[in-house]
Amino acid sequence: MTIEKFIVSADQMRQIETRIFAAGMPSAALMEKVAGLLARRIQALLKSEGRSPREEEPPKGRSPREQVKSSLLPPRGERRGNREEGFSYLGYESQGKDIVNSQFPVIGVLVGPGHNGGDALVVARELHFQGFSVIIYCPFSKLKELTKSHSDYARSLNIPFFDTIEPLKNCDLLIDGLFGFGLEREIVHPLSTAIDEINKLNKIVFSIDIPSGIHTDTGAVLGTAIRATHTLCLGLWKLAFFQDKALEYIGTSELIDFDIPLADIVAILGDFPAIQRITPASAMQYLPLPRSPIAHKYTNGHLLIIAGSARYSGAAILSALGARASGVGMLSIAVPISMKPMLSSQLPEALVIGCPETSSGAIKDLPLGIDLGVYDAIAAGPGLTLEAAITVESVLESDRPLVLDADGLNILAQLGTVPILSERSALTIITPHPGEFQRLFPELADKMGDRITATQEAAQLTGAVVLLKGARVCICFDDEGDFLEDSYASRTITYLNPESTPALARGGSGDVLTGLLGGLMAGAIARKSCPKSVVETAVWWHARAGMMAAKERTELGVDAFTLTEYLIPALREF
Ligand SMILES: NC(=O)C1=CN([C@@H]2O[C@H](COP(=O)(O)OP(=O)(O)OC[C@H]3O[C@@H](n4cnc5c(N)ncnc54)[C@H](OP(=O)(O)O)[C@@H]3O)[C@@H](O)[C@H]2O)[C@@H](O)CC1
Ligand SMILES: Nc1ncnc2c1ncn2[C@@H]1O[C@H](COP(=O)(O)OP(=O)(O)O)[C@@H](O)[C@H]1O
Ligand SMILES: [K+]
Repeated sequence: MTIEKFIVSADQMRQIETRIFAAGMPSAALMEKVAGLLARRIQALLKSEGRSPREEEPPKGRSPREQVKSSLLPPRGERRGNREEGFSYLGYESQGKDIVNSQFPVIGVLVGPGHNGGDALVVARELHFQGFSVIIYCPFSKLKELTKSHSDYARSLNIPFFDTIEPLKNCDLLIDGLFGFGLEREIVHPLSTAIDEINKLNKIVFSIDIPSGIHTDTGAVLGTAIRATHTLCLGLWKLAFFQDKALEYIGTSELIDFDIPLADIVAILGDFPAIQRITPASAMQYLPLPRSPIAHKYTNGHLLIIAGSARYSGAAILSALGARASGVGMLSIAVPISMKPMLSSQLPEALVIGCPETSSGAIKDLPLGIDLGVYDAIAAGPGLTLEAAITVESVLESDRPLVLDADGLNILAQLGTVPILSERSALTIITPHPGEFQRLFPELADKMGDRITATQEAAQLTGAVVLLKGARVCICFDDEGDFLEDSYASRTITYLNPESTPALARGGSGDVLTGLLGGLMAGAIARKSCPKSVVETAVWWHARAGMMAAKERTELGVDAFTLTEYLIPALREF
């Protein structure tokens, strides 16, 4: 399993760290190694922007302190970079930010009392030796022993230390090493006020391990937090990187791999960890590719979509286009009868089933005599309205594997989520956004501060696969030995999607996911492979399509219909 698959809590990271130290790795050596990697990575990022002092020597005859002093003076006209042009780190545009000196960035390093601060001090020292102008902000009098040693050495090198934030105003880049995974309590005044002021400076900020102030597990802001533009996560991904509310603080992110032995990770997380990060390799494993040379339409599955109403007619089309991209062998779509011509014209390959409709144009019931048993899977819900309750009840009562979304979920909430889902014999996948989730699980309302735990509990309560939508989709299910080996049976498995785009935050993009997931699921069932496995595939694929569309068309150019047109091109990227 690649290092990118693992996700840890603060406690698990601490346990892994303890094993490494117990095995003989000196704590100081590990910090030196980790911070060395950080310093090199930061230099590489600066170099890619042409901000490396080794390439253009700083003025001779001035000590680092003098250089810093001069950089802290009111900026001289000729030293200032071209503000109009701005510059970018990792594509992050600093335009409008206070760039004092675009040739030799002055780097402000924020140092905390623990080992996160120790890392920051080593980074500061290395950047200083590379010729960068470095200043240190450290408002703490008591430091952990190792951190104190690095602080003493940095002072001996005449790197300027400050305990007020004033000098940071003249820095081009800040490196945040105030707190890492050791932060457990709220940050209070005066530090909280200082952090708020630092955020107001609107600088480019690289955070070490995690933005200071963010809870490593829940992603909660503990009092206040540094708003990073980029976060360099150390060793293993932490849970906070998958919690929506932390994302605005994390900015872009990357993992700094410092060679944690696999045996130590496995000792703490197990060899099939209960929480896993979705990677391209893991998601693509369950794509129905390549097709068997002797495939026929029924070996690729038959999906029934039940969607749409006069009010939300597009939802049925979007779900069907999602299913089309899945390569499902046969696609049937049940819609209110008055919508049948429209669906047939949009999707000529589909079998469109006209259903009796209510006076307002919603599905009243499925046609008399319909045999749900012929479908490998059913995807129901988008655009149904609450008037389709009889239909949703009949699919819930059926023995067919089911993806339930949107109004299907709102109807389920009215019927009673937990008793109904617990009674289902077949697989159910529910795909709520946070609002629908709260309607489905009012008993978990106070748990929503930690999306991951809330989703895990919803899966445990219902036995369903629960897919909580948002910026970072969370998928949880109890494994009953059907997907994994018996030894893992009856654990709750969690998959977290690491990448997506806010371009998807618009009406209809969830309908596309419902169809895509339904189609993949029908195919998996027809081929007798486990349908739970395709859930991560669908989520990853949907997000990749959004990302590709956003890249080519900007974040504004990804309406739900356009998204469907990127599903196949997104796969070709891989
Ligand atoms: N794991 C690894 O393999 C490696 C880990 N490494 C690094 O270690 C980091 C973790 O270091 P850490 O454990 O020392 O904790 P850290 O986050 O620096 O903070 C703890 C300090 O903060 C203090 N404090 C807490 N809350 C506070 C508050 N609200 N307001 C004020 N103070 C507060 C707390 O004080 P106390 O609670 O004792 O009063 C304590 O002194 C990790 O993120 C990574 O960067 C690498 O160097 C090597 C590889
Ligand atoms: N900020 C975001 N970043 C990434 N993906 C997002 C974001 N906001 C929403 N999404 C994704 O967009 C889709 C929205 O689905 P949903 O809320 O059901 O909308 P609709 O019902 O209108 O189709 C989900 O797949 C969700 O994960
Ligand atoms: K930090």
